[in-house]
Amino acid sequence: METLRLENIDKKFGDNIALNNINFSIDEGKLFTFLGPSGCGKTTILRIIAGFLEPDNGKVYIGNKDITNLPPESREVGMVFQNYALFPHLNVYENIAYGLKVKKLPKKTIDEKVNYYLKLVNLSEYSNRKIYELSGGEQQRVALARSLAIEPKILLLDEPLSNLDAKLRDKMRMEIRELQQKLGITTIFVTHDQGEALTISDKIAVFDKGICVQIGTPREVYNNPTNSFVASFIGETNLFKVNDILPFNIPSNKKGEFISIRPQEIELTREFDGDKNSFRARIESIQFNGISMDYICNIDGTKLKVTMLNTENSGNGLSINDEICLKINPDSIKVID
Ligand SMILES: Nc1ncnc2c1ncn2[C@@H]1O[C@H](COP(=O)(O)OP(=O)(O)OP(=O)(O)O)[C@@H](O)[C@H]1O
Repeated sequence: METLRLENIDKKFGDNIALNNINFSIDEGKLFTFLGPSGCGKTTILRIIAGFLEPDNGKVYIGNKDITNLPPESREVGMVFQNYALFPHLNVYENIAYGLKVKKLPKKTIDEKVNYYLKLVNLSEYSNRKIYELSGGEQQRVALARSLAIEPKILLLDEPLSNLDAKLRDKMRMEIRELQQKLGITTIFVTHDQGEALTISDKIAVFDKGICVQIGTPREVYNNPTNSFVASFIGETNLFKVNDILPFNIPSNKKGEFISIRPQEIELTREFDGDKNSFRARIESIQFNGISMDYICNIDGTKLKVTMLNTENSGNGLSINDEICLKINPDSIKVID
């Protein structure tokens, strides 16, 4: 069942088109990610859903209810901001209780709910702490608990992990996903980090300059990007124009302007095996990435990146300028717009 639906949403700031005809719906209990580069309009859509900003055109529905003109406090939407926006003069307990007090709930109910959500985010011992006495990850959990405590129908998370270091980001990302699934709360998660989007989402909406260019599961957007923007934004790819002179044959059953081949789809071997999909190449550069190795290879002037998992024996002894063989399976050659 769909919980949230946006229909034909447009938003301009002066002459700047921030959002151009945005349409999508989110099924109940799913985690939906907005992915796109800085300035593509992600936060603007969240603000329209939360009611902090009015669209120029279009409608926002929760279930069958048109909420386009409702004030934020009547929308049953909770939002965690990029900088958390916690109240510095209130302690952890009071921060989480804030929205419940605004709703004028009885003191006992507030106490029960605050303690429940404190426990849920593992901060029961911290209820009297001041916000400045908390680490970034702990502040993040308070912000999450504060939004969840009002028991919204939709939870909006605006780049909630951007202030955290890499390790904590991974941990918090897992925690958010587990919590979201446990509570079954319909959630929008905004990020410009493609890796984050691929790991956490049920579905991803990819945005480019105010336009929603693709919606799909992580696997769909990765394996079948609709265009060159999605192909190069999500994961790495070797991108060519169809008109480029290329050593390999382009599948003739699909039309498009670009060719995309993922670096891990290309097989690198030492010996040329004479297969029609194999090409003699030279290694131009090698990069060690820990879990994998990248090889920039040159087939008669066509450069391709090849990625191989860094196992005990892979790539042993390969050096720059080595003559090697690249095998490109025709199925891995995607023709896109
Ligand atoms: N209040 C405003 N007044 C004028 N222009 C705005 C306003 N808010 C956003 N914009 C512009 O609208 C566009 C979309 O901004 P938005 O904040 O939605 O992008 P974003 O994808 O969330 O970016 P980021 O990842 O950097 O947060 C940008 O060009 C931005 O400069």
